[in-house]
Amino acid sequence: MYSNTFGLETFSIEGIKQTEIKAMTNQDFEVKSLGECSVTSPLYNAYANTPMVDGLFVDNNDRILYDATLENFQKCLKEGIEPITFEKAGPREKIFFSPANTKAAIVTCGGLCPGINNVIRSVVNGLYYRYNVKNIVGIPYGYEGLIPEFGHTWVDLNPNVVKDIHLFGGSILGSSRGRQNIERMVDTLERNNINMLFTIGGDGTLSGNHVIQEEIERRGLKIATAGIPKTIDNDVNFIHKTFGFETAFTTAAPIIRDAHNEATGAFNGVAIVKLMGRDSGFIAANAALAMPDVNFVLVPESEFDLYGPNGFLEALKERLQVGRHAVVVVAEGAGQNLFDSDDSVVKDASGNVKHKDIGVLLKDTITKFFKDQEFEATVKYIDPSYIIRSEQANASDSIFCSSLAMNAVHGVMAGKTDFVVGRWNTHFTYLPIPTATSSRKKIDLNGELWWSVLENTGQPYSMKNDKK
Ligand SMILES: Nc1ncnc2c1ncn2[C@@H]1O[C@H](COP(=O)(O)OP(=O)(O)O)[C@@H](O)[C@H]1O
Ligand SMILES: O=P(O)(O)OC[C@H]1O[C@](O)(COP(=O)(O)O)[C@@H](O)[C@@H]1O
Ligand SMILES: [Mg+2]
Repeated sequence: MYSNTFGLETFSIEGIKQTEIKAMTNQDFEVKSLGECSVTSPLYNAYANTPMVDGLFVDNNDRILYDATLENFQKCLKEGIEPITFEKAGPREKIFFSPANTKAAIVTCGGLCPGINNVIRSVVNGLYYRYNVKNIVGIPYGYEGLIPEFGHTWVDLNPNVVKDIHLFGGSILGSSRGRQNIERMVDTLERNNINMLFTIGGDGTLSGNHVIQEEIERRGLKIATAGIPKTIDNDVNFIHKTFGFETAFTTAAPIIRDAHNEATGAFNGVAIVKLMGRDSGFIAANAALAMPDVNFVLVPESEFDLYGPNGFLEALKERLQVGRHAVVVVAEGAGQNLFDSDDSVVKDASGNVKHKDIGVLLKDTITKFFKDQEFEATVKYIDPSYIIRSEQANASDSIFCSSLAMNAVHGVMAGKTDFVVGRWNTHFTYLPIPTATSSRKKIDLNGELWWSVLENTGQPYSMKNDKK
């Protein structure tokens, strides 16, 4: 449709690197639809006699700019090309599904994350109260729940069942990792007359959603699938933040404060905190900014050397000589280049690489480095592990979860499918899943987020001896 890739050079938005957008067009951001919407939304009837009805509904042509800078807009105008935009989320006046004949299913997959229960609650309440969809089931233990042999019993969901679940972390439905047979999952959806499937998960879950949708389409079924972006790692592309991420780094912040107390409590005290973040260091970077006592943030995006004049150990020693204590925050995926390359790669059931323990490596290496030099130092190591993701959602994430869920409900009711709800430039959006999962979101080392980290920590831009 549009041929432009203009104005979309590599640049960063809040630390997000988006080089791949250069090759994309607005076609890549078009959300699929099951067909014509001919049913008047119950929301229209609810607000028809109020002034709100004029501004409530979103048109399918309403779009959100990817790059909202005036500079980009002017460039596009000058060149006569269409800027990249995302579909705006929200209620449609005409919908695809007739509420009375509609059955919905909800599944939660992958690692746990704060806010999953808030999302389940809001999807159920949104369907039930806003759209009069009363037939809702919960599929237990992720995609396993769609394979009968696992024997997981489905749960009937209604507002009474979900009324208190936002008070707890985890997922009332449970979760799982591991690939399941696509045809068999779609057989299950078909056999149970499911019209809409809400998948709550990260990049893996969304990829699963997409292949399920392809099979649905191949069979000519009218089943809508919507993803709601869950992951503490915040690594889903074209989405400003995933739910649970904020609670995770907020939970990590007081742990860093405690680490700082430990570090200052000893002469040349070093406290290391390892935080989750498989391939993206957003949790480590944001937790360190939230508790700015941190002297080094080590993330997967930035390789570093341990030894040598520009390596991490020399920088740490220098810091101790000046400040007599140091706090190091390391993301679990950082420094993987420091392990022997002949070691076998371990993967989880979903195929995600399980990284080697950089926290323990740092603790042991730092301890030995200073001992060998007879440089007095004390090293304390803290690994909060799952604690940062098993919390209940904080207030901000709770609001975010409800809005993501409601927008997923609006989209699905309007027959949109194979999409994930996003947030961009302060608007909720609908993105085609293949585009959102085309690559992982990572910190842009030349962007604003990483610059803030460097400014706050005082760590060098590079801790590589070969800085090329
Ligand atoms: N390409 C894929 N096709 C089908 N299922 C997938 C695909 N990628 C991941 N999945 C499944 O999605 C589920 C969640 O994926 P996982 O990577 O564990 O978590 P997350 O969704 O949080 O990234 C798992 O059951 C996994 O096997
Ligand atoms: O032990 P598990 O369940 O594999 O979880 C560990 C991983 O889960 C995460 O929290 C992210 O999981 P998801 O990809 O499922 O969101 C990572 O930070 C971490 O590597
Ligand atoms: Mg993932």
